[in-house]
Amino acid sequence: MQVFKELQRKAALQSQTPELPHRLPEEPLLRGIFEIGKRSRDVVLSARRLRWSPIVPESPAGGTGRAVKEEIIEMKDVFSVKVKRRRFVGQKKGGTLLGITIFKCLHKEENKLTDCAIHLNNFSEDHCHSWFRCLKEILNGFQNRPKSLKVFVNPSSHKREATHIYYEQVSPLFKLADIKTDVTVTEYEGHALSVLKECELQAFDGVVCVGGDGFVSEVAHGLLLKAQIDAGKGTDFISAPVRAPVPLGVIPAGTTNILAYTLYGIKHAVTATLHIVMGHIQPVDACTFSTPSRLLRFGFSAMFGFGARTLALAEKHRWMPSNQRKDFAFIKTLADLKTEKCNKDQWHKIQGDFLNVSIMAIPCLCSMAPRGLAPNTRLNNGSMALIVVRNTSRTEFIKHLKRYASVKNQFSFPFVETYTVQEVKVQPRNKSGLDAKENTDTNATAEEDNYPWNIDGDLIEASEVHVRVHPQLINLYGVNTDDLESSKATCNCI
Ligand SMILES: Nc1ncnc2c1ncn2[C@@H]1O[C@H](COP(=O)(O)OP(=O)(O)OP(=O)(O)O)[C@@H](O)[C@H]1O
Repeated sequence: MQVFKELQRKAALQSQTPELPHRLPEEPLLRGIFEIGKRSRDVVLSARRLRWSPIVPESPAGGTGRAVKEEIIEMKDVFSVKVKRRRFVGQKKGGTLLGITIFKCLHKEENKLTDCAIHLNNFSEDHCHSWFRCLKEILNGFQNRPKSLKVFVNPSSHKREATHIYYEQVSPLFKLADIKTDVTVTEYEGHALSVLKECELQAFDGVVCVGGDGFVSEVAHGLLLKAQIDAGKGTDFISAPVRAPVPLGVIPAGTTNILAYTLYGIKHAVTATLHIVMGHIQPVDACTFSTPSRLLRFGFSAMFGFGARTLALAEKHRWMPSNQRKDFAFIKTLADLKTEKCNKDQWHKIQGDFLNVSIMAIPCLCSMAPRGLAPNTRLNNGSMALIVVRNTSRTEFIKHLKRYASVKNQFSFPFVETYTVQEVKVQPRNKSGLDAKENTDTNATAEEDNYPWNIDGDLIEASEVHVRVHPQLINLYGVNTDDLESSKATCNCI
């Protein structure tokens, strides 16, 4: 079973083949001798592969006498090539030619990617330059790989390490891959959104954000909002949004990193960077979250009830360190567990007292839920998972929450219902027993109407919210969740 999954993943990645005009992928383009790993090798380059074998002297009786082991690098795994020279400290140009170096992406355990260098040594300028040019031409043929990126870094994320992560781990790989960057280190909440609204996106092949889920959500919203503005659409009510013009890459540096976990199967900045550099693109469903009168935002997931109350309480205690704050809010909300009275209007109406309502367009993998908060949905199946937790005892609710961390089905409880939906309206009933719509008609105060919503980790105050999924509205750098190895991560927080 494991082998089958690996083959499936490889097949998915292999669909990337460079476009070289008038060439067959296996046709040898160059053949020559290089020293690799201190031995002379016979090296052959085609658009698909670089392969080499040791040069073994013929025995006096003829023949080599032993089998020759060939080594192969798939060009789809190569992301950079450089001419290698020996230089003195401080010397910027010239230097003694040593050969060429190829930088390749290596698949490690548990979805991790790292980079590694392979040195092909040869002292001939002509030889090395013709190989360098040919390798470069092959790399330029990978259409999905970005050459220019707009980068947003949130310096206030988690332990304030996003800037360090970007400049120490991400930026050097972008430089190595000859990707130009335009970096904005944000100065306040909403900064990325206002820069995106004014940004000429056609100058870039992609947008990258370095931070946690709240920041990804701001940038994804900004990117999609800008697409609507550029398409001449109004931004108050959007029924048929246009797609984001460029893909979005997510470098995890936040307290929660559900998006990165879902796209890469791991919270690892280098893995995320290499998926961007290699141009692994994944179309993803996105949602619009609207009140009856206006668009609240674009996003991927929302929680109403327990998940939103927890976030609202955490936000009130911003002075606490982020992990402590989240644990505190989780335990306190659990201790004060209470339901929300809801209607879900039209089509199929569900009414009652709910502890939590989750609406998710993507599986939302994270360390607390290695199979996902919504394992029954896919990144781009054009539908959302609606998970409704009806009123129950605290003990039963905790049992349900604990199941997220295990391999057992977290939904097999009589008080949990799951639906596959394209559209949901959540209408909370207020204290006087009216639903949000009736309440507006009787001119009750707006505050009384409002309830906390957790939209992609961002706290939003609203009453009736209309959620609609829009299939494959945005491309994200990453892979399909089905192609990821299942994670061994578990959580012991409850
Ligand atoms: N320079 C900034 N100063 C303050 N807030 C910012 C700044 N830049 C972005 N933000 C906002 O910070 C919020 C949280 O960011 P992010 O998700 O990166 O961090 P986090 O540590 O995971 O968040 P949290 O502490 O809320 O869990 C986002 O809503 C984002 O819009």
